[in-house]
Amino acid sequence: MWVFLLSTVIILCVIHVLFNYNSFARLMRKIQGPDDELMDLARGFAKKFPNIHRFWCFPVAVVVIYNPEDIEIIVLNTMQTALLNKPELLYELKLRAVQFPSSATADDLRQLLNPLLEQPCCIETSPYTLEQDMEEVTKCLTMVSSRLLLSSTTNIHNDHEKWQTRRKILTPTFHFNILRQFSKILQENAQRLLDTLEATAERPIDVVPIISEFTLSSICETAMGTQLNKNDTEAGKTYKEAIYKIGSIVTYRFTRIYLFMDSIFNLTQMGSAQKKVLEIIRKFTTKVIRERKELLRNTDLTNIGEHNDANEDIFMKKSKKVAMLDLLISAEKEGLIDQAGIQEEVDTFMFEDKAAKEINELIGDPNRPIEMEDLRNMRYLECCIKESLRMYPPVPFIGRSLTEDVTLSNYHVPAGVQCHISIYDLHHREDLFPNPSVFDPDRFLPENCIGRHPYSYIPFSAGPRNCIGQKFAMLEMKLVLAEVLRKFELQPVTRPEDLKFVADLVLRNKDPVYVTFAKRNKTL
Ligand code: HEM
Repeated sequence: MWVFLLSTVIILCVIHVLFNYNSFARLMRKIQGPDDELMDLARGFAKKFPNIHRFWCFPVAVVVIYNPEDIEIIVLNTMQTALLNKPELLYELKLRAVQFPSSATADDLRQLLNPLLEQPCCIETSPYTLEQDMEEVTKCLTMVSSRLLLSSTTNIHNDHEKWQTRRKILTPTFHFNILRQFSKILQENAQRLLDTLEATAERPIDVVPIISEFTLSSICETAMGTQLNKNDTEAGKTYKEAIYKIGSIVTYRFTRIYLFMDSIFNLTQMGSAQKKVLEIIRKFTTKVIRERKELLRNTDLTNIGEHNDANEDIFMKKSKKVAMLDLLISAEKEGLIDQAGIQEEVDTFMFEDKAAKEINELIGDPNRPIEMEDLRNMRYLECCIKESLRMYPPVPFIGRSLTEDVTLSNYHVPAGVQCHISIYDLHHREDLFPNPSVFDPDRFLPENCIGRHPYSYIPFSAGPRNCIGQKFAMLEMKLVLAEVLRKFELQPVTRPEDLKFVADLVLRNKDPVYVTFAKRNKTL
C-alpha cells in the first residue's frame, strides 16, 4: 500500500515538474493566451448552440442546458431518487465555495490548466477548435476536481432520505416569524458594516471583503446564535480566521490536480494545515452546540415547527434568540438527527437613486430602524436585487447526475450524463430578457413578468432542492442595501464593462470591485 502511494506521489510530482518547470513551459507561460477568457468562451458556446450543448472529457460526459423547458424537466422531476441526484462532489464543493469566499486567482487557474492545455489529447473527441477544447478542459477539471475533493469532505447530502429529513427540520427556520427575529441580528451586523463604510467613506474601496465579513458574521449569529464580532472571544476570532483559511485551502487544492487524492494531500503541508483548521472549526461548533443545548435544556421546543403565537412567545421570551441550531437540537430530542448530523448541518450553514428615494419615502427619519413591514414595501429595491441576481447570479451553474434517460431539447440524453443547468446563460438569453447586459430593474415589475416562463429566472434554483435560504438571503440583501442606501450614495469606480469573471463554482470577479461610498445629504 505504502509503496503504491509513494510511487503515485513521486510519479505525480515528476509529471507536475515536467509539465510546469521545463524551459518550454516557462516560455509558453510568458506568451499571452486566453486563460482569463474561459468564462467568456463558455458564454460563447451558449450563444452559438441554442438551448443545449455537450462536452465530453473521458470519462465524464456533460450536457449544459439553458432552456426553461428543459430546466423545468430536470429540477421538477418528482421521481426524486432518479433525476434529482446531485453530482455529490460538485455540490459539496459548491456549497463550500459559497460559504467560504474563495480566493483563487487567475494565476491559480492558469497553473492548474497549463499542463492540460498543453496536452489537449486528454479530450476524447475533439470536433471543436482549440479554444473550445480549452473550455472543455476547464469544465472537465471542474468535474474531476469536484469529484475527488468531495471524497475528503464530511457533509454529503446525496442520500435522499437524509436530505429529506434535514430539509424538514430546517424549513421552519425560514418561517416569517423567525425571519423577523433574524432581522434584528442582521440589523446589528448591518450597523457594523455601516461603521466600516463610514470610516472609509469618500474613497474607493473593494466591496468584496467587506460584504464577505458581513455575510459570514450574520450567518454565524443567526445559524448558531454566536456573535463573532466586536466582543469577540479569542475562540470566536480563531474560528473566523479558520473559516477564511479553509476557503483558501480548498481553493489551493482545487487548483492543484496532484493534490486531489486524499492520501497524497494528507501528506502535504497544506494537508496538515487543513487538519488543524478543521479541528478548530469542529472544536468551536461543538462548544457552541453544547452551550446552546444547555440553554435550551428547559425549553420545550417540540412544536417548534408550528410557529403559532404561543411558539413565538417561547422564541421571544424564553430563549431570546432562536438560531437554526435550536431546531436541530430539538430534532435531536425527537431522534430525527444525531450529534454528528447537527455538526454537519451547522458546518454547512456556515458556509450563502430610485431605490434610495423609495427607502426615504417609506422610512423618513434616517434614525428610525427599518422594520420587516418596511422591507416588504420596498418594491423597487426588490426589483433592483432581482435584476442584480439575474445579471450576476452568485451560483452561475448547478449540476445534476442523470440516473435515467431523459429528452432535452429533442435530444435523447442517456443516464450517466452530468447535466449542468447554466443559470448565467439562462439569465442572459436575449429572447427572455431583451438587451440582457442592460441593468433594468423594471423587468421585474409585476406587469412586466406576465407571460415569462417560470423557469427563465432561477437564481436560487427551483423545485424541491431549491435554495432553502432564499427568503433569508432576500431579507439580508434588502435590509443591508436599504441601510447602506439611506446613508451613502454609491459611486461606481469599477464599471460593469470592467468586470471580468473567472471560471469558478461561484461568480467571482478577477479583480477587486471598487466602489466609493459618499455620505448622503440628509434629503434625498
Ligand atoms: C443570494 C444568496 C444565495 C443564492 C444566490 C443561493 C443559491 C442557491 C442555489 C442556486 C442552490 C441550489 C444548489 C444546487 O442545486 O446545487 C442553493 C441551495 C442551497 N442554499 Fe442557497 N443561495 C443563497 C443564499 C443562501 C443562504 C443565506 C443560505 C442559508 C442560510 C443558503 C442555504 C442553502 C442550502 C442549505 C441549499 C441546499 C438545499 C437543498 O439541497 O435542499 N443559501 N442555493
